[in-house]
Amino acid sequence: MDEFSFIRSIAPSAYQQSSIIKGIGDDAAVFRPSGQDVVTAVDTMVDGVHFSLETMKPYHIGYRALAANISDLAAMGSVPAFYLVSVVVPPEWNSTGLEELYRGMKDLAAQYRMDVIGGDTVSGSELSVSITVIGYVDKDKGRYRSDARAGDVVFVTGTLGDSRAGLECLLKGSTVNDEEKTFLIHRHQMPEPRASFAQALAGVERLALNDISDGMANEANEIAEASEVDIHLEKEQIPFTPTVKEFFSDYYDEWMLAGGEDFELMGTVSAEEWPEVIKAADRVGLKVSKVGIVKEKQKDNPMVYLHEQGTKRVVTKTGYTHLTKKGE
Ligand SMILES: Nc1ncnc2c1ncn2[C@@H]1O[C@H](COP(=O)(O)OP(=O)(O)O)[C@@H](O)[C@H]1O
Ligand SMILES: Cc1ncc(C[n+]2csc(CCOP(=O)(O)OP(=O)(O)O)c2C)c(N)n1
Ligand SMILES: [Mg+2]
Ligand SMILES: [Mg+2]
Ligand SMILES: [Mg+2]
Repeated sequence: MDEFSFIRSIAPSAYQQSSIIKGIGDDAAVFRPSGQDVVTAVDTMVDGVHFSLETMKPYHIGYRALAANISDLAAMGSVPAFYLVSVVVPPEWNSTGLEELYRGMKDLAAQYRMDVIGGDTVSGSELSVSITVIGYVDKDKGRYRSDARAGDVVFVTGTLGDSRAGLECLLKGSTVNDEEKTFLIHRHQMPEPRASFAQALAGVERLALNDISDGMANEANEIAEASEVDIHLEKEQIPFTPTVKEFFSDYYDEWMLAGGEDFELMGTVSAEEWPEVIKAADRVGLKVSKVGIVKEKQKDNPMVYLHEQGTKRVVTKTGYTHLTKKGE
């Protein structure tokens, strides 16, 4: 299949979003938002960095690349609407692989009534998938990292460290029993972005939100920096999956804080509105845990601390940092 027949094969025959005016097939797509704010983000997945042949099938690569992007839309409080896909395809990839990759995206997109409205197909040496997403949020209702205030409750959804444990099972194998292993691998390959929870929070007046792509240590620091506050986390309150602690006892606390790729949401909200967050989580059947509090900044720089049985340590940005070279 050549480039043009491939594009024809993925172009939707009908679009879900009523704001679409021109989809795939012209120089660019056109849509007309109706008075809401438009939210957009792009994230890229590259062979050897975000996945390898041992960790992902083509279906998962597509699914996960879109999930990571929807997660960013959720972290802004927005409703997903469109996506555009740019793929670099190595010569050894056959059309079945590419079809599978698109099927992964399509299955997830269908859950959110998202339309693919454009992209680019290029041959190159390494598989790379870059997805741009577009969503809508009510005017001035975007959820920013800069909206944390002293006195806020810090919360996270779901459990942390599962994706990293799933990656470990895929790369090194483990003695985890089959059922639990399948769960952890699923969490790595097909994460569920928390978009419906983010939407269920629409009634909350003020909320800082960030999604956990690089690990809570990193995301907490991003909120602290953007809001110029200190964040105090309680180690005992951070939610994890018991199997991860049981089978990876030497690593589970590091993975909880810095494993990344769980695509859960982390946020802060006033103590008064915290019950609203619990109710929203209940409505969508998601677990939400209070993991700490926000305080006034005590030093020149905003800080994140982890408290554990009376001890307190500084939590630095430990996420996955690109562009660093050996020795830096
Ligand atoms: N190469 C780039 N050019 C322009 N903006 C970028 C680039 N890389 C990252 N950004 C911007 O920097 C901010 C942080 O990006 P990133 O750390 O990737 O966020 P996230 O972890 O939520 O995906 C975002 O506003 C993103 O759009
Ligand atoms: C084969 C393989 N090795 C390592 C990882 C771990 N990993 C790769 S990128 C990343 C962090 C998130 O990626 P990034 O590109 O920083 O996403 P963003 O913060 O832009 O959302 C992690 C934990 C992986 N998923 N697969
Ligand atoms: Mg990014
Ligand atoms: Mg993000
Ligand atoms: Mg990152």
